[in-house]
Amino acid sequence: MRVGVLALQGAVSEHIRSLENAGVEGVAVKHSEELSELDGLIIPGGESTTIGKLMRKYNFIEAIRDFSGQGKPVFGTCAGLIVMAKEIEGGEDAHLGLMDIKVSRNAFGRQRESFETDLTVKGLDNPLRAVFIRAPLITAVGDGVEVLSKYEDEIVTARQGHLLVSSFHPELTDDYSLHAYFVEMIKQAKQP
Ligand SMILES: NC(=O)CC[C@H](N)C(=O)O
Repeated sequence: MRVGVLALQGAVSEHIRSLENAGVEGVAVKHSEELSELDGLIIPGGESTTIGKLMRKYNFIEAIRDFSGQGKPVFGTCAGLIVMAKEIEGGEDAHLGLMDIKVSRNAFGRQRESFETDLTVKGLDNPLRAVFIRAPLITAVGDGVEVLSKYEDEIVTARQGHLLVSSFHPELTDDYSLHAYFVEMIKQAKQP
C-alpha cells in the first residue's frame, strides 16, 4: 500500500513519518500524474489559500476529484480540511469541494492561535493528543457525514465514507492512531 502526501506546501515529512509508523509507505506527491500509483492521499495543513492556488496551478483540482471519485480515501488536516470542504464561510470559493461540510477558518481567534488537548475520537481506543494551529472548525455537516470528535461542542473530526478530515494536526505528535485509522479506511476501500 502506498499513501501520498500532497507536497505543495505545509507539514509533509511529519505525515510521511506518521504513515510509516502506521506501517505503510508514505510518498511526497508533487505531480498530479503520481496519484494513479497511490491508494490514498493526505492533504496536509499549511495555508489553505496558498494550497488552493498551487493545486490549481499544478492541475491537482480535477486530478484529486477523479482520485476521490474512484473511491480512493482522502484525509485532509487543518488547511487540508478547508480545501476539501464544499463550503467556506465568508464568501470564499471552495477549492476541491469534496466533502459535504461547511468550515470557518481561523475559528479559535487570536487568543487561542495554537493549543494542545486530548480528544476522544470515535473509532480510536485511546484519547488522541491533538495540536491545533490557527485551526478551522466545521460549522455544519450534511446527512452523509459522521462526526467523530468535538472540542468544546465544536466539530473537529469528521468522516464521509472514504473522506476524513481533522481541524488539528495529528502528524505533530508521536500518536499515529488517526493515521492508522485512515490506513484501515484504505484497506476497506481496496477490498473487492
Ligand atoms: N494549521 C493550518 O493548517 C492552518 C490553516 C489556516 N488557518 C488556513 O486558513 O488555511
